[in-house]
Amino acid sequence: MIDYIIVGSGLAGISFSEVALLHDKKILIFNDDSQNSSKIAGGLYNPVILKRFSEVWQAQEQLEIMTSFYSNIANKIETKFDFKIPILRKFFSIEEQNNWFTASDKKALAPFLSTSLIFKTFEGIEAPFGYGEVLQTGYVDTALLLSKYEEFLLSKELLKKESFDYNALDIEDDGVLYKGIDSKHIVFAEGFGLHKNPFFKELPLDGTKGELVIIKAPLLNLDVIVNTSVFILPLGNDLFKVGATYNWKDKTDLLTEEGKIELIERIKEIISCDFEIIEHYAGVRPTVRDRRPLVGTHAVHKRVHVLNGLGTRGVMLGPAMAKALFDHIENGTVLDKEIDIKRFGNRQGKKS
Ligand SMILES: Cc1cc2nc3c(=O)[nH]c(=O)nc-3n(C[C@H](O)[C@H](O)[C@H](O)COP(=O)(O)OP(=O)(O)OC[C@H]3O[C@@H](n4cnc5c(N)ncnc54)[C@H](O)[C@@H]3O)c2cc1C
Repeated sequence: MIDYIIVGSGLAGISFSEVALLHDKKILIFNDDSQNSSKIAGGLYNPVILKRFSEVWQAQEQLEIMTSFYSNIANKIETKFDFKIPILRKFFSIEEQNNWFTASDKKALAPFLSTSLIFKTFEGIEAPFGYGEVLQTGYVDTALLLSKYEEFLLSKELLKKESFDYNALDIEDDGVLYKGIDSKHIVFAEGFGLHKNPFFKELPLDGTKGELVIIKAPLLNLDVIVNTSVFILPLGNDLFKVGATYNWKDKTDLLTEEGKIELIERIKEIISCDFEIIEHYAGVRPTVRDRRPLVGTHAVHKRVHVLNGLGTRGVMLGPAMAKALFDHIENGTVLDKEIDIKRFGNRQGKKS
C-alpha cells in the first residue's frame, strides 16, 4: 500500500509530492498535458499587489516557507530555478511616486517597498519619473522546475504520464483503490481540470485565462523585472518574457490575436526600442471567486482531498498550501477557514 496517489503535477501537485516525500511517504503521481498553467506561468513572486498597493494575503509566511522549500528541491534536482531579482515598478507621474511613498508608510507594506526611488537608466526604457523597488521578489523558472522534477519522479518510478480515470477509482473505508494500486489517500491537484473531477467539480473554480509572449529586443538592456500593467522579465540572449493578460470569459488555452495585441500595446507603454514576438502562450489560472485557495477533505469521502485554487500566485502559495493540507491529513491540524473548502458548505460531488 502506498500513502498518496496525487493527480496533477503542476505547482500544486509537485508541492504536495515534495512535502510527502520529505516525510518519507510513498507516493504515485498521475499527470497528463490537459492543463498548462504552471508550465507557462511568468513565475514571479511578489508580496505586493501593485495595482491596489496592498499586501498579498499571508505574504511573509508564504515567502518563508517557499524559500527553503524551493532551495531543497533545487539541491535534490541539482538545478537552479529560483532567481532572486528585483521587481521595479516604473512610475509614469509624480502622483504615482507619491502613492508609492504613502503605501510604503503602511505597516504591512513597509518590509516590501523600498523608500529610495531608483533613477537608473536601462537602455531601451525611458523613465523620467524613475522606479520604486519591491523587496523580497524574484521568479521561479517554472518550466525548468517542472521538467527537471518530472525527470526526478520518473527516475524513481513515482510518476505515470497518463490521464487519471475517475471512473476507475474505488473508495474504501481505509483508503482508495485505483487500477490495482492501494493508497491510504488521494490528493487531487488538477488546476482548472478540476471541472472534470466528480468529487470536487461543484467548487467555485472560475478560471482566468492568461496570455504571455516572449519577445526579442536586442536594444533593451535590463537585468531586473520591470512591472507596470504587465511585467518584463529578462531571460538572457536578448529575450524577455512579457505578461500577462486577464480574461474572465474565455476558458480555453487557445492563443488569441486580441491577447497578443493587448500585450504589444502594453510593451510599447514601457519600452521605447524595437522588439519582435518570438513565442506566444496561453493557459487558464485556477482562480476562485473569493481569491483564496481550495484546500481540504471531501465532506463524505475522508480519504479524498483537494489542493487547488492557487489562482494568480501558484509560486508563493503552492508550498504553503501543500504543507497545510499535509498537516491537516497527517496530524489533524485544523485548516485556516479562509482556505478550507468547507467554506462552500457541501458543494461537492459524490462518487456515484
Ligand atoms: C499566463 C499566466 C501567467 C502566470 N504567471 C504567474 C506568475 O508570474 N506567478 C505565479 O505565482 N503564478 C502565475 N500564474 C498562475 C500559476 O500558473 C498557477 O497558480 C499555478 O500554475 C496553478 O498550479 P496547479 O498545479 O494548481 O495547476 P496546473 O498548472 O494547471 O497543473 C495541473 C496539472 O494536472 C494535470 N491534470 C489535470 N487533470 C488531470 C487528470 N485527469 N489526469 C492527470 N493529470 C491531470 C494537468 O495536465 C496539469 O499538468 C500564471 C498563470 C498563467 C496562465
